Amino acid sequence: MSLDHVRNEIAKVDRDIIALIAKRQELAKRVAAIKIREGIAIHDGRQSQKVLVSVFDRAVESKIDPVAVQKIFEILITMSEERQRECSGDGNLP
Ligand SMILES: O=C(O)C(=O)C[C@]1(C(=O)O)C=C[C@@H](O)C=C1
Repeated sequence: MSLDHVRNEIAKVDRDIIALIAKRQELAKRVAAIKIREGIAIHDGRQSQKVLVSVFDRAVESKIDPVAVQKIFEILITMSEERQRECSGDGNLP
């Protein structure tokens, strides 16, 4: 298999990752709508810890670096909270 072929495979995976991040961000909009309706704070420390523990465990199962995976998800959670703040308008939520 040539280097170009493998790079094309990597590019496909990268596109899939971006599509999934976009989907996660769409879900953040839906979460924001529910939080606005129910007056719930955007940041939920317990839930974000749950997500981080869960992805750590899955990374271990998949034999990839769990600390690096957690860092990626910390960024994804920050992006999600930023999207939720955009949806809610600053100051609309607790
Ligand atoms: O589950 C929520 O309440 C969310 O808003 C989603 C999410 C996430 O991106 O996983 C984002 C912000 C919260 O702090 C916790 C988790």
